[in-house]
Amino acid sequence: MEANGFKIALFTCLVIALSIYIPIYRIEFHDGTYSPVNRTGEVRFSDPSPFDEDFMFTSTAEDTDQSYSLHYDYYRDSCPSAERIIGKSIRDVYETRPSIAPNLIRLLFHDCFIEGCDASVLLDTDVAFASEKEAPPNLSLKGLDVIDEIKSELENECPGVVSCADILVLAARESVLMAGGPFYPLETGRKDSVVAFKDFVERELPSPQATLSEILARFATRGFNEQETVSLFGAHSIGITHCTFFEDRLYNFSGTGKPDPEMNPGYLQELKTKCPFSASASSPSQSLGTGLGQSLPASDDSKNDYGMSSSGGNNDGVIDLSYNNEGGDENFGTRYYRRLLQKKGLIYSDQQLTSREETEMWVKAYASDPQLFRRDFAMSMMKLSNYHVLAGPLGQVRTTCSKVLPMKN
Ligand code: HEM
Ligand SMILES: [Ca+2]
Repeated sequence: MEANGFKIALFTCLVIALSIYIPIYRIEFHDGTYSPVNRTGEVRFSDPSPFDEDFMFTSTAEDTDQSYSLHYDYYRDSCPSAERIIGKSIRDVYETRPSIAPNLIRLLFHDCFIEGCDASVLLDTDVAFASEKEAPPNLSLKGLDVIDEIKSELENECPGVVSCADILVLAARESVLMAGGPFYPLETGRKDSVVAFKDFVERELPSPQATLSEILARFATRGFNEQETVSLFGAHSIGITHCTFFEDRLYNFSGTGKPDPEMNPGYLQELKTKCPFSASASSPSQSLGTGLGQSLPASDDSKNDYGMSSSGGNNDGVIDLSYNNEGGDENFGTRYYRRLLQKKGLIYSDQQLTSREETEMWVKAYASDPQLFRRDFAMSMMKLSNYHVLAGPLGQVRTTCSKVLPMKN
């Protein structure tokens, strides 16, 4: 009991310490794309205005008349070892497969950005809906096998208790730590959706060719301001990018037949040797706008079987997002922003962060102040992990993350 009291006090202190820097967020629950399909599996009582109530971003779920909260240590009684099991699994996998950290951080982003952190991204195609995993931006997601393994372990330990949505946020937090990023406290008690939103993925996830206005608009709809958006991009200091996502910048920028003039010339030459010219780069229709819509090579370092074709990409080269990192503490975050200032952003949408003062000021701030970045990244990841969650009686706890439970009548 004493240990629990201590943990709660520690959690409260962390939240207060982090919250000193931020206002209370007003979450916009309807993002203008709300689906007629009810992801909770419950009958919706009414359709409230998104601006009816103020919510603390950390703790209120779903847009119904009632609000249900997440809690600190939600599984304390029902599955006391849950968080320990998740943390240990990630640390163990990371030892032999460090790519799991970026894999899961990206997976979290792709889940939470589409209708909230409800593990909708993990569902297989069903009679009622198509899987988000089949949407082009998600074809190169990895690490789902590890989420499945953790889920099986938790099902053995405490069947039907720990949601896939909670596993995902906790696994991503451990991944951030493993990659050298900051710790952030998380409440739990998320529930899983009963549907997936494949069409939304195609419409709502920003493309690698997105302009700054598009990026800021998509994040603002979900309640993230410029500073928070820039801080989240710090996740691009780890992991990989396939050449296909930026090769138009090397060979045929905006259909000009020339490279992106905004790219550092030395860097451009280096990248050309890593990503030789391919047919896709020469076709403006492929290189513009479609962005993540291109098909991609299959995962090369994970054992998932999420239906990816093995030779979709025209150019399946891979570049380390931390390319040219010299190592050291600043690898997570700071060095990424310094490279943006040197016009060495890999993906067009990353380099867009330096295209206007309102975001460039944060790029500069994070490039020179690692502690500021760590604090802001922690806050933004907490906010992302709590975005539009299902809780209380809304949604369900799947027993297999890729399948919804049969509906109760
Ligand atoms: C405008 C917004 C964004 C765009 C267009 C974008 C696009 C991309 C692209 C094209 C890749 C390479 C994928 C591949 O080649 O397989 C990537 C990787 C990645 N993204 Fe993003 N991203 C965005 C925002 C974010 C955010 C907000 C996060 C997390 C907070 C994130 C985390 C990651 C991570 C960790 C990777 C590396 C994945 C791996 O190595 O498996 N991204 N992103
Ligand atoms: Ca989701």
